[in-house]
Amino acid sequence: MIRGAAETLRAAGVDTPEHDAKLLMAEAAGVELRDVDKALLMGETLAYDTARFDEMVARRAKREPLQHIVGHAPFRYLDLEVGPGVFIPRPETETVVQAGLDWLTRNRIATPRVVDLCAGSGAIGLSVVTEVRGAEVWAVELSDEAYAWTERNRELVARRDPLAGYNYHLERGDATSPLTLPQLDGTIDIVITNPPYVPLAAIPEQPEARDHDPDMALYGGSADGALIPERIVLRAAGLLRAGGALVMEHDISQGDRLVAYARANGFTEARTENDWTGRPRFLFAVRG
Ligand SMILES: C[S@@+](CC[C@H](N)C(=O)[O-])C[C@H]1O[C@@H](n2cnc3c(N)ncnc32)[C@H](O)[C@@H]1O
Repeated sequence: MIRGAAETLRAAGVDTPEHDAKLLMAEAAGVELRDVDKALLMGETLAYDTARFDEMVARRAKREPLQHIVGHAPFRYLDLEVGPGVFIPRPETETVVQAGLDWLTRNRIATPRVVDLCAGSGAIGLSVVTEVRGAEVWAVELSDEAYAWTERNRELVARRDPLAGYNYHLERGDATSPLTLPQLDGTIDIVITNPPYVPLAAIPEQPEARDHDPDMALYGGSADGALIPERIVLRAAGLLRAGGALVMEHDISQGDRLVAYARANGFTEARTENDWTGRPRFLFAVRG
């Protein structure tokens, strides 16, 4: 059954057909992925909902994102609800969060004040508020549809971790505007952000991103995609206290430009850092 589904997915151009088929089987059987692996290894058959499995495989073969089909996506220690209207959190953003947490640790900031501009599912801010006890996080999202998902994930986290829910403040608004969270100006220890940054002409080839991630989450507002990231640099400069840090994900083509822009707009120690595959993927800068 899994082998047949994997063949269907491979023929449809899915990158990871075996993995996706096993994950959909886990979902249809109501078990964990490791239980599917174990059953395969032992030659055992799992009881599962065949109609549901077939329907999910057919949707995946039409290149609907796996995360939309199952309704959730892993991010660091969280399992976030996702669906149409919200950006699916990516593994590279986990590295961006880690860089922010490492900076907080190195600087012995135990109860940081943190801002997540462009929150989407809430991946960045909800990770920080659950991983750093006592952190206070403000998150901003502009899209109504995405905001509904952020709010949903905030509620899920708050149910399990009331302190984290209490310390996470969600705002609907334009993260590039000085009128958003003006009361925080000059008081924030770190801004960690993954804004839209895709160059306008660089339409993603994968149908999962091209057809299902919202345009507002992808495109950076100019031919080179750096317009919104630059505006985020300016807003971060306003929010941060002297010595506070900005960590911002960007496209591999934007490193030098954003470092220069940060240096010209109030930041020192600006540099580009790599993701785990060695590609230049985020700006790190300290407010002068
Ligand atoms: C690349 S997604 C990142 C989402 C999430 N932070 C993550 O890493 O998975 C960018 C998000 O920014 C939102 N957005 C775009 N422009 C914005 C703006 N001017 N102000 C606030 N949010 C914005 C989009 O709706 C989208 O949810």
